[in-house]
Amino acid sequence: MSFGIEAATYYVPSLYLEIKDLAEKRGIEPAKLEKGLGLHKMGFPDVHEDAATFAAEALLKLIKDYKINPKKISRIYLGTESAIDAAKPTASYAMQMVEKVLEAEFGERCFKNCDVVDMTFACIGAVDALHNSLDFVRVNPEKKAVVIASDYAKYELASSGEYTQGGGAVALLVSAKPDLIEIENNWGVATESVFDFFKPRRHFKKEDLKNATESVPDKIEIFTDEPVFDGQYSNQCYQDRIREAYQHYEEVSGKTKPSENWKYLIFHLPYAFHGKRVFTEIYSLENGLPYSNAEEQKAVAKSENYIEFINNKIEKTQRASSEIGNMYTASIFMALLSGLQTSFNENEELAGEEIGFLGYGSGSKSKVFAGKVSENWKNVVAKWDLFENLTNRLAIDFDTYEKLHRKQLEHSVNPDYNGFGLQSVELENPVLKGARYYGYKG
Ligand SMILES: CC(C)(COP(=O)([O-])OP(=O)([O-])OC[C@H]1O[C@@H](n2cnc3c(N)ncnc32)[C@H](O)[C@@H]1OP(=O)([O-])[O-])[C@@H](O)C(=O)NCCC(=O)NCCSC(=O)C[C@@](C)(O)CC(=O)[O-]
Repeated sequence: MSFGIEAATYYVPSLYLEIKDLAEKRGIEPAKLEKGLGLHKMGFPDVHEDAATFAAEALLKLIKDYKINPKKISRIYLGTESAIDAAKPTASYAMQMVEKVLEAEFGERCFKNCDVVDMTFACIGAVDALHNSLDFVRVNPEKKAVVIASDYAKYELASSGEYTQGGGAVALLVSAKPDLIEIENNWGVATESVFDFFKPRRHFKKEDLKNATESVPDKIEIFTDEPVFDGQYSNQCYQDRIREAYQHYEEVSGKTKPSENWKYLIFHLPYAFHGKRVFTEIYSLENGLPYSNAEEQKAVAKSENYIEFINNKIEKTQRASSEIGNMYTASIFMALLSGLQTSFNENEELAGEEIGFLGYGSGSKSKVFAGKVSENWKNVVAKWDLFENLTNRLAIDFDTYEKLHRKQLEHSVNPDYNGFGLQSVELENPVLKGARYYGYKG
């Protein structure tokens, strides 16, 4: 019996900012962002969008496009690091939004017996959800699970992370009928606790707060959606963890030089060119090339053989990232969609090809695993129209972007949007303070 991904889909935020507009306003050479990091556009959520609406959009699209009976979904595991609540899972908001839309066809509470939860480990939370859900269907082959990766990658304005923002969601149907890709049960894992990128409770004193009333305690702790991070250190942690997980994958699978057999290498992409920049180390180790200083590392990156390796195995998987930016947990799955969609558009046959995955989450952990493209893969990909849909987003100017980022806008930039949207947040009723209410415009 084989297990893996039966169907997949995605949702990207409805707005975007041209990266060259950001570069110009911040005094950065556009070529650094476009040619150095591979960035073109940055997906950005409208006022009514957040990680819960992204997840709901992807879940509803998965159910509709692949004609899934929602009552047959045994679990919905959501990987996210942009949770909208520290106790009530974002998955429960997404599930409820979708339930309401499906009510006419499937009756009230179609997810009544569905196991719903969030999983958080920075960008690797959705890989953990997939790993876990594969184990679940292996034990229960008659059941189906949905994995959703949903995030809004937000950094402080004018910080060095600002140009790596983005967002969106990918939803996967996991089952014993892997029409898209069969995932083998060998997992290379590497974990080390580090502070490369994290979202701690930020500490404030009462006197730091404007208009603080009597009832505000002297010291408060709040979560913000902007991380504390050290960019170059995070690159190093990523490189170290994927090397360790890759070596562990070789041990557990008994394979040597697995990347040689992989048609595509699918990375967690914080920005489009990250995978190809960091894989030079593993490539050098595999090919016996010197790699002990910056000069040797540059020589590997610029070598004809490595450039050919990238062009064959990585370039197509980067294309969607260049148009969206970092999607945190969803980035690795969007890289998969990007590679498969490009092959589909170019009439390339992938059935039977092996694909390798290199996931990373700050904090830090990497998982390396592999899968085989199924005979039916084209039927799944035929529903995506990924690159066409990316051209249907609305461009925003820099001023609007800054206002959205600072949460200074009350109304949606696109008031005619279709789909899920935040309608209100309860601010008065003490037993519901902070509750978020969503609606759907069909
Ligand atoms: C991503 C960084 C670190 C980039 O940091 P940076 O300092 O802006 O850029 P850089 O110096 O690392 O790279 C710039 C590249 O552009 C090139 N360049 C320069 N000028 C030009 C030019 N004129 N024409 C052409 N190319 C040019 C330059 O040569 C270089 O390429 P290289 O040669 O090294 O390959 C920063 O934006 C950042 O800190 N971002 C946020 C954190 C991050 O994304 N870290 C990535 C690894 S950690 C991770 O992936 C996890 C994460 C972040 O997703 C979170 C999670 O797990 O939840």
